[in-house]
Amino acid sequence: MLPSTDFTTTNAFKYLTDHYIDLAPKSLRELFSADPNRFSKFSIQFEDILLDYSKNRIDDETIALLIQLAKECGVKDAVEAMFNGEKINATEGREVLHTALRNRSNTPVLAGGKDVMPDVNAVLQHMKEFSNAVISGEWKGYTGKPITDVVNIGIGGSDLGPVMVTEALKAYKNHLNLHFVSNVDGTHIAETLKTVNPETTLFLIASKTFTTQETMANAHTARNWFLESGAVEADVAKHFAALSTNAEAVSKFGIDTANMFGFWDWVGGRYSLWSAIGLSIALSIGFDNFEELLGGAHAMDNHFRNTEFEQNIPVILALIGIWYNNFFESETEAILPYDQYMHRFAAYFQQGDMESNGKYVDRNGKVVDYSTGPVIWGEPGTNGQHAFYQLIHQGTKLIPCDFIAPAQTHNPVGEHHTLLLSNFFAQTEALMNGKTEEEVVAELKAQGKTDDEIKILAPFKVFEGNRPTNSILVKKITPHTLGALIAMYEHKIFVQGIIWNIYSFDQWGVELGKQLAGKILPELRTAEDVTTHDASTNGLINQYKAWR
Ligand SMILES: O=P(O)(O)OC[C@H]1O[C@H](O)[C@H](O)[C@@H](O)[C@@H]1O
Repeated sequence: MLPSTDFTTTNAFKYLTDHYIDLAPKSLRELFSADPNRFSKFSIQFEDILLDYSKNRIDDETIALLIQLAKECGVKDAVEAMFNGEKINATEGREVLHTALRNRSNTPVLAGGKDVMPDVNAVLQHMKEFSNAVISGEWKGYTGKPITDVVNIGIGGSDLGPVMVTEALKAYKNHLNLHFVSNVDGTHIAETLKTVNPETTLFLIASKTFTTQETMANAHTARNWFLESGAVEADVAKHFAALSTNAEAVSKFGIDTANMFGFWDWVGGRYSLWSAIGLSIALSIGFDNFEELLGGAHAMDNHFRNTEFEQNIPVILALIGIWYNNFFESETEAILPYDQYMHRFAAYFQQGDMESNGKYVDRNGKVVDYSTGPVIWGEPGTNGQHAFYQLIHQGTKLIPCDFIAPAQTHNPVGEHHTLLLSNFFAQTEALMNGKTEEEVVAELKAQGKTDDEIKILAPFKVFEGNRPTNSILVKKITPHTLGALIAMYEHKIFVQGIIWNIYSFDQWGVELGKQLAGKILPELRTAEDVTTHDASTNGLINQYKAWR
């Protein structure tokens, strides 16, 4: 199974600890002037993706030692274990095979001794036929009209991926209007239902388990709304489809299993956009483009599986993240796409990364004494520049950032894209070089400030710089490239989880809140004061009862 080395006991970790003491005082400015080959050395191009990681606080030795760390931690074997369908999600007793969902080579992938590819292909074929029928208008609603609106009802992994991808690929969108309802807050479904017509709306109930409270509540509300519009039970089949692993619960809900698109327990929720959960994507951009997305991810899978660590984009990204997380003690990472279409990309990887690697117990069941998964956050540039970049530039925290931008835009409006990209290039340069006191003084002098004024103002205008970034420049955000970018981050998260010796594919940490909400719910249904909780929870519940 997976190796379970405590990475802090490896030789590489020991060497990295010493190396950190030498390297940390060096500035990126110094590192660049000491090595004219930094860009060619510390950049990797794969297809239409260029990763420049030269603006990181690393040198040749750092990378060599980090790669040694990956080797000592058995990353290579772990990668094979995942692709070969070993049950690496040990706490749930499951394989981790989202890579099989996009295995365009069609070579057999075994789970429990059985090739999963025939089932994967059968669901893809069903998705193709269904999405083609809905898009072409051949699929009709209960009054004979074609579908105009698709409402995906799901949450977490059954929402974030489809939302992110349909937004990121909006340039490829057809005439169907896509809506996503996730929150159990009635406002979400109510506001959505106000905008759609029951005769022409298709609901996709997206839930791996088909038991998630939020999704079931929204699905029932949608079904009641549909039936109240004059439709009858038999019409549900024309307007409701289910994306799930749980056929029994789907038919109990009243959805014909002919309208069910299945997947399997070896697909983690946050890795499921490649499965039937991606049906809203196929409906939005057409099945051919959905296949292109799968193809891009498959190409990245092959790169990840077959490339030496030195040239392996996900491995390098993972190791750099570990360098900051465990040596520089940085706590967060920002993902900053300079592409408005990618505005949900960071939100998507909040679940992808934090639900995967937010763990304090290692694979031996022991509490770790080192830091694991970072806090992930971010917004598109340039909006972020006018909001939180102040802290990245002049705050007291080290925040490694990934800057992502396409060279070509889908919307060549005037000079907009050139303006956008000038900011993309400027920010990483500014974060690296900063602005010295001498530069500030010279600038203020040139503006005609007096010596006294300069003395007062100068400290506030100095930028320390030395703030690390990755630049990920892509040719264009196409379905293929987006697929590759998503898979790139998935594999980065995987490598980090292996090195931190944690289980990246379970999510027990979300259970306690669900359990307690289940206990509190019946208490909220009565009028009596509660006394069964701590003073704070009792006080809050009782005030809620007084005000509602
Ligand atoms: O797809 P579902 O079974 O409805 O699950 C939806 C989501 O809820 C769970 O609580 C998990 O935290 C997520 O990983 C999952 O994606």
